[in-house]
Amino acid sequence: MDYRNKLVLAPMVRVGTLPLRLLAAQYGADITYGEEIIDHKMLRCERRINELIGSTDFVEKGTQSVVFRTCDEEKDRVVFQIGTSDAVRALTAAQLVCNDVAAIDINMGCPKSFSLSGGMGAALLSKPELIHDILTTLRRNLNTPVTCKIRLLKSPHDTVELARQIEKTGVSALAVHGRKVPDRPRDPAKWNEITDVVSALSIPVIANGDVFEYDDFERIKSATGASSVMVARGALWNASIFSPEGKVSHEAVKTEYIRKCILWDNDLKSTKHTIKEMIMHYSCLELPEGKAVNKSESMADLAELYGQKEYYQLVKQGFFDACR
Ligand SMILES: Cc1cc2nc3c(=O)[nH]c(=O)nc-3n(C[C@H](O)[C@H](O)[C@H](O)COP(=O)(O)O)c2cc1C
Repeated sequence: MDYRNKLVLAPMVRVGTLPLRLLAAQYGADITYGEEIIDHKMLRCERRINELIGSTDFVEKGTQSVVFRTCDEEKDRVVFQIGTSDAVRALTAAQLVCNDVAAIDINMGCPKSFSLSGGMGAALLSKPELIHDILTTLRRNLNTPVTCKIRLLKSPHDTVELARQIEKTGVSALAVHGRKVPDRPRDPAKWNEITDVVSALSIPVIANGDVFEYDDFERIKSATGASSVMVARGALWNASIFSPEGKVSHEAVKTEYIRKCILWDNDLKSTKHTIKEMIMHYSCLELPEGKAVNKSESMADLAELYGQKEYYQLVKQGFFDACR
């Protein structure tokens, strides 16, 4: 996969499932990351082809719980992100999915206590030997490109040193979120510290942090020198941020998102969570739309709420081709 000059949908837990990835791609995203999936969870899964809807699913054995769903349409651009603290577990999880995705990424930036206490996410940033072990194990044993995503370290010098060590493992690209571990999302991303990494490496660096408008893609590129840019919240709030023609209305994006959730039988909890995040950014959950989403108990309820009852029925009757 080529990582230069790309617009990238960031990994987002509970949000970055197939419908949002396809939506972002429809509007212009070149590469779309899935939500982080913990290696332990993936190891409990088996691969199943879902003939009915045309997806490839990784389902927790003995259950109907879909942990990761993908489809042929996104095979050349979807990145599977793993949360891990162990090279062998990461490799086993990656081997299960690597023929169905474009690349494997390791999350080295999550600051949540769940990740840190399990030695995953940002906990890896202080363990360069473990980083080396995980990345070289994946690189040696997979034909799929391997990347990772980090946060900034305490000093620019430390970040650059770590980035250089990561580059030596042979990864195809490095995504850098321009915040430090204690920083909160409202703290401004430090684009200048991403610049230091870009200057020090030869592999593509994907710059991430505080891109909210299409014009920000150019701004962060010229500020950092990175040719590829990753966006999380800006895409969650309006996935058409990737469109060079400008954003389409928030209402249109929500409706299109719901249609994709219906078509791909997205998990109801994830659908409700994502649509609530979209609503909360522009409005509030106490207004009628938010209350109705909260109350909805099925995809049929959401379909009705967003004026997609007929579409829902067509999908349920199996007219998938007509609905795509
Ligand atoms: C809802 C949400 C979920 C996230 N989940 C992940 C994740 O699974 N893996 C990861 O590496 N980063 C995750 N992040 C961090 C983003 O990928 C990104 O690095 C961060 O939000 C900064 O980008 P932004 O300023 O464009 O939002 C998440 C962020 C948000 C808002």
